[in-house]
Amino acid sequence: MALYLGVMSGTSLDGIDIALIDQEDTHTRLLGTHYLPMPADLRTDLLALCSPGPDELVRAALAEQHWVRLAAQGIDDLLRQQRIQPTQIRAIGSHGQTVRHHPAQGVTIQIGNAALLAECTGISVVSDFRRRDLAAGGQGAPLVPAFHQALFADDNSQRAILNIGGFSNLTLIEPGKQVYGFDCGPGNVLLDAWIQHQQGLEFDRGGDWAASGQVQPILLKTLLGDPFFLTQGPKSTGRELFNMRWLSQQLAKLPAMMPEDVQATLLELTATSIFDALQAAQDRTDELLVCGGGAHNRTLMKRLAELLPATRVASTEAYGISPDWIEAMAFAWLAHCCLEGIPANRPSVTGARGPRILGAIYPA
Ligand SMILES: Nc1ncnc2c1ncn2[C@@H]1O[C@H](COP(=O)(O)OP(=O)(O)OP(=O)(O)O)[C@@H](O)[C@H]1O
Ligand SMILES: CC(=O)N[C@H]1[C@@H]2OC[C@@H](O2)[C@@H](O)[C@@H]1O[C@H](C)C(=O)O
Repeated sequence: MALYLGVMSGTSLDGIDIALIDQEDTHTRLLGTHYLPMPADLRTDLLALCSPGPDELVRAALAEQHWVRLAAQGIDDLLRQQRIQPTQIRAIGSHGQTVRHHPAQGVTIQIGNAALLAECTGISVVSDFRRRDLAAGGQGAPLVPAFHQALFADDNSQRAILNIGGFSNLTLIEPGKQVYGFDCGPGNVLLDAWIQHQQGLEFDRGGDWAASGQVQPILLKTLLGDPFFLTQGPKSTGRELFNMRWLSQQLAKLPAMMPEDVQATLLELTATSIFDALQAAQDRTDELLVCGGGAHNRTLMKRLAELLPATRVASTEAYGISPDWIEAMAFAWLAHCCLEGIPANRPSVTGARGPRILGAIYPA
């Protein structure tokens, strides 16, 4: 029995996910989970750090302290609930919070003060997972495809695993072939931004607001005209590209539209960009396994199923793993790979020069 914790704070900034796993050889078992909603003041501070501003270094250092104290409290709560001592945990894999991602410039920044997390928890921490891949010429993202493959590879089926978080990324797993994957565009980030801007709501539950509007083909065509969608992988993206400013610029090119029609079109953008990327990457998809918060968006799931009539489209829940915990589990697994000296990037995915052991270790 080897216990690890994974801590994931994704691009949606909705909260921190913590997963407790038992890694036995190549088998990963989820033992417990804990979710910490992001406090509004921390969310504001982290979001502000995602674009240029004054005194960024000190603001980042202060924000990451706040983030670590919250994560450490969550870890303590989870371990108490599971009646497990910190000394029983081999390591925490902590993704931290991405505040910038410019792979073409060799820059990706995840804040999350691993030294302080080790100090607060008394547990070894592995963090800084992306920069070694970037140093080797890769995108530094997505990293989860190797874990998707470990969880879901099937000898008899051509599968694709789709994460719909703030951004969406695909992993293609075909029997006898190298795993392939890439970011395919905005997942929930624009849907969240638009409903926040229009209605002050955090997200469009079930995609109900989007379902009340009409897709506007001219807007969809304009949005899909962004060069990101036309580029083949390896590729990764983030808030640097797809954000409220980008959306406002696209909307400004066109006549005014009803807000619900914009939301409907943004949902169609998410679905279509995934569909197009999947069609280009896989000749046949038997099963599409969906994870991330977008798996709860009924309207989006229905649309994906309509676009892919020959594919079984289902949440990973149907395969025994809740869609909400796969990324946190992945970072626990990545900590295991680091400690065991197992390369965890996939050059076929990130474009790195070769396999690399990912992460930096902060001993307990
Ligand atoms: N019931 C629901 N209906 C519609 N959307 C939902 C629902 N539940 C969650 N979401 C969406 O999922 C998002 C959170 O997804 P998730 O936690 O996978 O993102 P993340 O981990 O921050 O992203 P990333 O994978 O990009 O790092 C929310 O912001 C929301 O848009
Ligand atoms: C730089 C960064 O944080 N990228 C995230 C983001 O969220 C989804 C997508 O964009 C993916 O590329 C990645 O996260 C997951 C965990 C990954 O690395 O696989």
